[in-house]
Amino acid sequence: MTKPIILIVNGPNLNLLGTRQPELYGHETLACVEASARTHAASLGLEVEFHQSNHEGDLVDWIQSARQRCVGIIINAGAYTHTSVAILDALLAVQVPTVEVHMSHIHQREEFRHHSFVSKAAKGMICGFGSHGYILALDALARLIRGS
Ligand SMILES: O=C1C[C@@](O)(C(=O)O)C[C@@H](O)[C@@H]1O
Repeated sequence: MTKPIILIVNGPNLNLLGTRQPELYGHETLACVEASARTHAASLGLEVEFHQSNHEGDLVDWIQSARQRCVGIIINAGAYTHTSVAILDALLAVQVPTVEVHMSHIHQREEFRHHSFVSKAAKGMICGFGSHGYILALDALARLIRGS
């Protein structure tokens, strides 16, 4: 039997996890984050579709593809979080329950990182817990889905 799908979308520079500013983002690679997310999702009876791109339009396309196909979205839009009306509009259009994730604590960082367009469409936001944020987001979505 096919399991309900959670789309996990990662934005620019997250392909560099593991080597990129490890004091902020830790030493784990994106492949490790993906593997942990898949394992945890399976324990919740969910399947993960995991993507990363440095290009805004790719993120928009993946979000659009989730409509009537995925039961939830987890998104770390990277720097597009703070700039992209297109990603916000895509999330508003598909109406799929969404949890926003940031590895770092964006509210303790530069002022320009405090505003998130993604937050306007998300059920909630998890930041500051490093890669564990993806696991927390899966738990939050699993609970939301079961409740609905
Ligand atoms: O690329 C990123 C990563 C980030 O989304 C995070 O996961 O902490 C925070 C963003 O401000 C930044 O541009």
